[in-house]
Amino acid sequence: IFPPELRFAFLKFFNRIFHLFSSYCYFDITEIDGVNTNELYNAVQLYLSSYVSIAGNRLSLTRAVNSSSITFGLSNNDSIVDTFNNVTVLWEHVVTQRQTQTFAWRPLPEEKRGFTLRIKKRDKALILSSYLDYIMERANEIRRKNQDRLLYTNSRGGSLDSRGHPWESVPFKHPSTFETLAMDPVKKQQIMDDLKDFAEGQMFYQKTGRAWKRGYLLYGPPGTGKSSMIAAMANHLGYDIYDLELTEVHSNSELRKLLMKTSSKSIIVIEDIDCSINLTNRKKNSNATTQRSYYDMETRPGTGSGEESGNGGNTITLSGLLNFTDGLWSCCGSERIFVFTTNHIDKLDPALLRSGRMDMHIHMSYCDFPSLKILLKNYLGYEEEDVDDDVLKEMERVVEKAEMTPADVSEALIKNRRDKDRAVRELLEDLKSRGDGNVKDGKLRGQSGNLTELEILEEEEKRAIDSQNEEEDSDEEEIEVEDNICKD
Ligand SMILES: Nc1ncnc2c1ncn2[C@@H]1O[C@H](COP(=O)(O)OP(=O)(O)OP(=O)(O)O)[C@@H](O)[C@H]1O
Ligand SMILES: [Mg+2]
Repeated sequence: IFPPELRFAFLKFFNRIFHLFSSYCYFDITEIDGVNTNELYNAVQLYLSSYVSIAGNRLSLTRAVNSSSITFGLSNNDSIVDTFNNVTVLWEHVVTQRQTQTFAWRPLPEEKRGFTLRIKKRDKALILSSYLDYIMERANEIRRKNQDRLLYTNSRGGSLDSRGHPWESVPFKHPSTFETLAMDPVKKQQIMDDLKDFAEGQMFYQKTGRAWKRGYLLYGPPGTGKSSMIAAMANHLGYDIYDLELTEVHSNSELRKLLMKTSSKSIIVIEDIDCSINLTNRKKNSNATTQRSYYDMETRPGTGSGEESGNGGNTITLSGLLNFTDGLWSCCGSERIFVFTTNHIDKLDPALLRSGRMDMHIHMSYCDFPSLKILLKNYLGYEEEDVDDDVLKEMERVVEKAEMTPADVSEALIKNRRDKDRAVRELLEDLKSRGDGNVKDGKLRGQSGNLTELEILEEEEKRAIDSQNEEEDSDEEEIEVEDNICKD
């Protein structure tokens, strides 16, 4: 009999009266808040999962593909009591069907999920200040402790999933650690210290007014452990990895969106940066931007997306990439590590190398003697004293000349791992023959010229940085040519 408006008004009124006299207040924590995923929802879910397993009567169990752990969760529309500082609260998991699929720019999940927290009004102050912080902290702890590290990729090519994520994730299970990583122990320690300082450096970054992020450039021949190093970093710090496939990113603004959707405490990786980004596209449709070098675009962040207006935004530029790593957007969120890898540092654009951009340049080189010892220990379980002294000396003499990568050495050791003596013997032979071959070919630059390989690489790096300064003075045309991170 009543018109719907009136009915609605009545309901609202009674609701108000009810809440006025009720001694409880309620907080809704919905899974999706507008378009963004609500971090608190995930935290509550994780927090309750750690403890619901003991207290709940009806639970939902989930196990993600490839994951090693089972997660407990509150069943739909079930509730559970929790106590915090002698205050009792009630959590309810509310799941409702989404009624109509209203027009949205992306499909929303069919179910609307959320937690409702019920607390006594008089406890409100306590809960809001400390309980929620406590939950966030516990959730992070749990995530880091018993959940697998996640490896994210953007292989979907820019499309979003139903929860609005451009990233797809799988549990990250790479077993590489700093202990198993074969490289110069001194350098290794330096890197570990650097990572430690970074992870504990919140105050420092705050004080110095720097964004809390750090960049590493790993360079060296294939098979020298660049990818293994990244895995070791992630395992060491307990961070997730975002493996950014640049070829799947179509524009600078898409790149920015991807960045915005990464979480704190993560490593953002671009592998083989010299190959994965080819900025020649930009030259093709550069009508709109011909007269602009990336240097001026870079200094004017507002124009960073200028090239997208060109044609449907099908380009990603060096300036976009640089903005990604250290423009204003790079510090949405915090505690991020950027790692770029390349096989050819000399092919990189100087703008990427100049100081302050990538904080640490790490050269991963051919297997040297300390690395060899680590590999012997990894694969054969041999300590130094387990190997015959003469053999060891001989290995030390030839290993650098052989220019074998740790991957080559690993392969040789795996092949004969059942017969350890034979493994060592064959490895030595292999090292010797390769060493002799290299010397004969005059391949070893240390002998033909006066520089060792490392010095040459350092030279190259220095030259690349120097040349940037000259380029800044040169005319537009030259910069256009340089506007390609993958110089041929
Ligand atoms: N420094 C190292 N310490 C231990 N193992 C190594 C090392 N380098 C290479 N390996 C072994 O060789 C394999 C290949 O190494 P990895 O993928 O890390 O090389 P990469 O430098 O990333 O090569 P690419 O440049 O081709 O990507 C790994 O599975 C690892 O077992
Ligand atoms: Mg690799």
